[in-house]
Amino acid sequence: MAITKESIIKALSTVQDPDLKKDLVSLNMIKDVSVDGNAIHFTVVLTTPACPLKEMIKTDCINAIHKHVGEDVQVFPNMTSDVTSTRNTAPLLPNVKNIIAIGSGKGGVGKSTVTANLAVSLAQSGAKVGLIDADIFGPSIPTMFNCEHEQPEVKEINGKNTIIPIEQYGIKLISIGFLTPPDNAVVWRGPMASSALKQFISDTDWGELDYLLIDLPPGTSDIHLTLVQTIPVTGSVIVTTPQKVALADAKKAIGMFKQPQINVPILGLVENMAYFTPAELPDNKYFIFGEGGGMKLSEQFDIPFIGQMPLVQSIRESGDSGLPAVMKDDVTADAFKELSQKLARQVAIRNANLAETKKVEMIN
Ligand SMILES: Nc1ncnc2c1ncn2[C@@H]1O[C@H](COP(=O)(O)OP(=O)(O)OP(=O)(O)O)[C@@H](O)[C@H]1O
Repeated sequence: MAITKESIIKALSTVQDPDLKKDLVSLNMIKDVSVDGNAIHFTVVLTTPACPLKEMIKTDCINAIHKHVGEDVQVFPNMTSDVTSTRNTAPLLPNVKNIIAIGSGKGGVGKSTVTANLAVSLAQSGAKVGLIDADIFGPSIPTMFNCEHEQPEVKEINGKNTIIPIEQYGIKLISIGFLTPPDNAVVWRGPMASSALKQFISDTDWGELDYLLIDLPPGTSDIHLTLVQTIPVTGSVIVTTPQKVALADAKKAIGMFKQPQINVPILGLVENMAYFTPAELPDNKYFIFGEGGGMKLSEQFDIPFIGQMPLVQSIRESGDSGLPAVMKDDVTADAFKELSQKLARQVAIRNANLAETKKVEMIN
């Protein structure tokens, strides 16, 4: 009996996306079905190129076709992606699909390190990524990307002076560090810092992006309020160490995003410097800053626990040398890659279940 497109679609409608809990056909993830004799071709459009379930979904599709269409057919799924978005009402950055703010509470917990590695890892997966260093008083992104001496061009686009972001490792970057001499401290009042962030959002040529990451300053400040009042933020990520003082500050950051007037979904919690493993004793874990605090916090606030990064000398060295750890070929790189996949997955789940975040109108 001839194989029909209908029989293929029917077979694929038995395959579920485990995160979105619906079948691939209802989710509109199946395209370009074709049959050529005994060979079946179709495209599966995933919600992110960093999809950790890619291989599993591919195998499920092949098995479903063999089960429902025929055991002897050849199946050629073409796995692609189109990052989802809920952003459709904002006049600013219409071509940026997701805006993700990374905050911490306490300083020095590794928020910029995590952000830099997430950005590189998402870009390595094939996503279009931008990064705003919103830590106006302590920018570290230029160092972490080895481009401290770069200066962004300003071009007139549609009659408006527009900043052209610096591109490094495939990521578009902007930081106050590109606009001030490296050794000069930025001594500004809050409104000037807020105005710089607004320019980074609205006067910068971001083009088309799947993910725009925002590395926030520590704490809960003017900058945080400016961000949520300037643009609807898709979601946030909280970075903490397991230390008591860091967890206490992380709680405040969580409280800020959860405030009813702000209401930015929290996509995940990352526990950084979770434990130390010496190179000469790879099976030993020393919980220098305490154990289990990140997991407990995520359970307490019902936030997905998306990663536990060890304290590793090479992560610090990578940050200082401007080559993010995820660009190396080792277990630390794998851990950051897994973290980025978990984040991308949470963005897709959030987009499937929640409406666009509302821009905050006014908080005094
Ligand atoms: N997992 C890790 N292992 C080893 N060193 C790390 C790790 N994470 C971060 N570091 C190092 O800790 C220091 C602080 O990290 P980072 O600048 O990313 O923190 P931060 O939270 O962004 O700080 P702040 O917001 O106060 O500027 C850096 O020297 C960085 O290289």
